[in-house]
Amino acid sequence: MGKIYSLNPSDYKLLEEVGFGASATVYRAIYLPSNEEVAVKCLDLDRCGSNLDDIRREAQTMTLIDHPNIIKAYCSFVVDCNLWVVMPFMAEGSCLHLMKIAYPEGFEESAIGSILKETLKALEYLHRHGHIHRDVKAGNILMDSNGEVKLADFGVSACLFDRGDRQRSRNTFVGTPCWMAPEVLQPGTGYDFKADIWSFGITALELAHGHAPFSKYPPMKVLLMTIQNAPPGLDYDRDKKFSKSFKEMVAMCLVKDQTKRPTAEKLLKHPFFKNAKPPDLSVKKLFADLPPLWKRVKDLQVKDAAQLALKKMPSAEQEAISQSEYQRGVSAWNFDVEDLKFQASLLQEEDEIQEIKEEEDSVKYHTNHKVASSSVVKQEATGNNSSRGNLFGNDVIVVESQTKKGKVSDSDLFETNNQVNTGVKSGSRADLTPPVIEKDVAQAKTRTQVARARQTQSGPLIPGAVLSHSQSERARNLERYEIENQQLAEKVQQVRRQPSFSGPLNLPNRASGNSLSAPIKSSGGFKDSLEDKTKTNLVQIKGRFSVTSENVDLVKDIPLCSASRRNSQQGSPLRKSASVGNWIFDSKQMPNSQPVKEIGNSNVPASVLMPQLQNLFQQTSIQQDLIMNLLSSLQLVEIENAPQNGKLPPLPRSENNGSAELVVSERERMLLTKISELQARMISLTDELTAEKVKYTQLQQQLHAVSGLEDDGDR
Ligand SMILES: Nc1ncnc2c1ncn2[C@@H]1O[C@H](COP(=O)(O)OP(=O)(O)OP(=O)(O)O)[C@@H](O)[C@H]1O
Repeated sequence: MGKIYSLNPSDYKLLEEVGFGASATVYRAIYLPSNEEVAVKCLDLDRCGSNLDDIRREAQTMTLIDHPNIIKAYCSFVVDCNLWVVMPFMAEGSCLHLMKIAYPEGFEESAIGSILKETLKALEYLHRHGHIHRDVKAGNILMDSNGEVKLADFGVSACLFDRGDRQRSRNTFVGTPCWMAPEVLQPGTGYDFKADIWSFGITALELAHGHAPFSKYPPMKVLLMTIQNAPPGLDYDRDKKFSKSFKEMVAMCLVKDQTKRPTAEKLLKHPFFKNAKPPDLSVKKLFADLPPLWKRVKDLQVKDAAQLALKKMPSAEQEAISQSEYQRGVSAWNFDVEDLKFQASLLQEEDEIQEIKEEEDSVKYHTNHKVASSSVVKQEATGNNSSRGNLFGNDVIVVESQTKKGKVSDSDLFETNNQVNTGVKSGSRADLTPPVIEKDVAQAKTRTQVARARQTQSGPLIPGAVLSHSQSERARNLERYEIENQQLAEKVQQVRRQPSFSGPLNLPNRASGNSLSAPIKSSGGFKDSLEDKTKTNLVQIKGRFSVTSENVDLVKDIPLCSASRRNSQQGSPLRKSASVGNWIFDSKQMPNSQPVKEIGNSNVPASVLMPQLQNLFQQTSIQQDLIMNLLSSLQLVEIENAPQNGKLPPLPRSENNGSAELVVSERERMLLTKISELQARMISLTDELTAEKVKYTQLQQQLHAVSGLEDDGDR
């Protein structure tokens, strides 16, 4: 039978702040009846909004959990508008804090092995009991001064313990994007406890490098990179200092196919963990000579405040406007992945890297620590796709594909408070709070307000999300949203304006800005797709033809021969190479068009298809003109070379008849060769013309079909 802790807040003396999460502030405290050091996590219920159920569950779960590597809650109760969760005090704080303070490049392998092994034991226990933690990361791995390691924070996992059915595969997720498994980021695919194994693998990388992979990127990009890129891992060159078995273990966790990831139980049998040292040998030494936890936390807060002040400078704010929502405003997303893919594909990587560099010093700290990044975000349910509720912290992301919860009303809040409050004298919530606590809570509130103020720099990307901002804040956000939309629209326009040619001779480019589908490249990143369009004017290659994108109209407007002449004199865009083919021509004003195949496969309205088909028509007729011109030029050449009036051109005079005959036959042979060459070219051009005619007819049929559909629609 465990020790009983009082539910009376006056029995707890709150001391220094030792942690600050998205939804809570954690204090070192003394449990006065036994003079015991404990930690009290004060969850701000105001900040939690409709997430109250989760909080209650977190507290409940924490009291039920019984494992040496999982933080257990001694008890929990409501004080004022906070939920207090009393738990063991972990004197060395989280791995994240420790890295930030003393190990920015990450820990050494032996310490990592021990920390991860203890964490994995915790996961094995949770999974065995049907729970998914869903927020495994260095910030949630706590250490005690004896080297003990415990997994904390059930703010997210708690919501699994609802509805009695203990769903093992879900379609909603709240978490931190860098650590989120690809299947979690793709709404509707469903995921299970293997998502924790992915996060565990990411945590391994985080402990090895001092930061999670992709942590310098904006969350939206992290999301895309996680889905599209090859899984991150320990590099064989860069990470030479790490053992093969560590690298192998990480690679096993970071497999995109969740079914191929090992279970926690199986992973524990990996040689990397078999050889792991006991934590008191490898972990304990990590904090030798470091100041006490609260001092470290304070230092970090000072640094954070300085960064915040920097950010508040007008110029910085100005700079932040356009990209801030992109880069940090992910407090409450209920997003459309396709839409994000499209938006992200418009981001120029160089710009991003520049901005990321600027942000890295100031924001990464916030992002990783979530210090002062908290904010209240009340997301209202919209239609069937009601939001999951609120989320906190700029690095937290929500993916949802199914309606799970409705709004939580004030009455719910009160009711739940009462439920949690069992054991607390009724009607005395405020009275129970001793002055020292009020002071602390007031401090916590001040922080909350600061955090809220910060929220003005972030916000939803999707208009459906509603923030609990003041009216003016909302107006500002709306304005910002509009500006951004406008910028986005301009970017889209720009990309759309990039010439991209299709039509019969085109090599379709999937990443084309004109593509009706999301212009995403499989793994090469976005830069390539943009570069592809800008770096070269070459838009078509087929057979002997290469078409550039500066002025295709020239082909139509300038008679071929004169054009070729001019070209040879002035280096005009229309160039003729050694053979009749190899024409390179331009097409600045060429309207955009869509590869027929893509159009055919896309489910797009006729209003979009029509201009595309018209463009194709135009291009086809240009190409027909070109072929006709070539044919006529061939005919001209033939006429020039042909015997005049049915006679061969006069032969050079020669006194020697024998040699004259030789010259004649030589000339005949040359003419015959020339004729057969021309005939061959005629045949190939006729073939091309026929092929073009077939395509033309097909297009005509398609156009008729589309206009027929449109007419039907109009009627
Ligand atoms: N029992 C404890 N002993 C010492 N420090 C703790 C304890 N619990 C939490 N902390 C510190 O407080 C920080 C925030 O705690 P916690 O992660 O539980 O808050 P949260 O709001 O749920 O965080 P998150 O933003 O990850 O959801 C931790 O990262 C850790 O540094």
